[in-house]
Amino acid sequence: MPATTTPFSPDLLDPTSPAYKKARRQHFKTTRNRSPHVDSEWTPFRAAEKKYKALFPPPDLSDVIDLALLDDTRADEVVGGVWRGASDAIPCREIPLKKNGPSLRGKKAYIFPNHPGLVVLPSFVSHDEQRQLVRWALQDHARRPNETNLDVHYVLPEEGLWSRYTSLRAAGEADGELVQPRISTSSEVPPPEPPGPRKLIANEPAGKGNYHELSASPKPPPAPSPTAQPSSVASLVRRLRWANIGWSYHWGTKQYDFAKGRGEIQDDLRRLCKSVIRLVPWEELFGGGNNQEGWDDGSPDWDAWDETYGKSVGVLFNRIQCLERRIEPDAGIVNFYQTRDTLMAHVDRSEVCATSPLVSISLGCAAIFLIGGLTRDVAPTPILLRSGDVVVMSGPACRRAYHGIPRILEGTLPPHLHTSMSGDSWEVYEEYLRRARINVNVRQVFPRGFDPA
Ligand SMILES: O=C(O)CCC(=O)C(=O)O
Ligand SMILES: [Fe+2]
Repeated sequence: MPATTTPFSPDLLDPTSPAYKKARRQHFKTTRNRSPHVDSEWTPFRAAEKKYKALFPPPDLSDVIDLALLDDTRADEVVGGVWRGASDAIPCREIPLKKNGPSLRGKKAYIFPNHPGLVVLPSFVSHDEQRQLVRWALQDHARRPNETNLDVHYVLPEEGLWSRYTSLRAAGEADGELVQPRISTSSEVPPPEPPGPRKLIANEPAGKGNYHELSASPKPPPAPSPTAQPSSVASLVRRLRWANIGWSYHWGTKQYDFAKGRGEIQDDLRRLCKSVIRLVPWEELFGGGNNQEGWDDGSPDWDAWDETYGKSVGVLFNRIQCLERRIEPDAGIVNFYQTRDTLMAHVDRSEVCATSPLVSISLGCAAIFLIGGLTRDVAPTPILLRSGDVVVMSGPACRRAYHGIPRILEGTLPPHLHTSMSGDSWEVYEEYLRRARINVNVRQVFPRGFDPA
């Protein structure tokens, strides 16, 4: 669990303010005995993580690309928060979306010559859809039967943790009710969980060749923590870190556990991901002279994503019924970050399909997203992601690129997620989001034509 820290004050960005001077004194006190040589051992990715994570001095974001600055309609989001990057920090190019009908007015997409396969669609998700997704993530999705990080350790309320929290809060009793820990039935004491949202272990990249071997490998259930204490519903809400989507993920081996079956992907989320894939002009990324090595079976399939991923299921089945497996987003995770949480550099390589687009939706507070290359030795590009932004990672280079979230930017909840703009029942969501970011990360596990049976 992240340590409690003093709340972030905008004055911390002003070197003449007392808050800044106090933070500087504290910083020198705590770092006095640190070896000055540590930095030389860091990989470029690690150095970037350290830079953006630092509480003091607050990082300079002038080398962070902030696409919201190119959109006048987002001025209130930028001005309201204290953090901003620069619109020209790194080379990028706007590409036209394919069907720019009335509902798409104003929506844009950007690609990055240094990161072939990466697409950012700023503010792609409307304000209403953002609110719906936040409600869905906390209330409908982060509960049984979907697994969350808390299930293994606590006997969570039947109605779902968030629903219980909102009822207790309405009655003024949010801190009153305790949730009991699960009793460990194993004689082996599991190692303590490292701090931060995600456990990172090196796993073997999945692929068609080792799919059966990885599927058959033992996936023992995780043991409840022997040190978990009875905890209030309100405190557990802040300790929610992830909720599984679709195929069940086994954290111990970092492989999917297909034996557990596949959870449903919510319809609106599936439609949203499909609409992103349908609208991106893939030839701009992969056509012409932009060929990439490393596609499954050696043959690029991006020119079929419109059909195989983007089409609505009905149309797909009518056209090519029985000819190939339905290709859809079928797995993923909802990440819940509190403002001091980070997600270390990692590659998402448990999916058998290593090239199909991964769609990632940002909600709530803004964050710094780092994306590098195939090793941590590639210096990553920092991108400022705000609520409603969608990132797509696709193709062999980008889908297996190191990436991470070193910082959630304090004080950046956009005005459209404040209660004044969203109605009374939103208050509890606003209170949560003021110190949080939610990321909905959707993937496709199986490549076209691959039959897991
Ligand atoms: O929070 C994000 O934007 C990225 C999350 C991510 O990389 C993951 O879930 O694998
Ligand atoms: Fe990831």
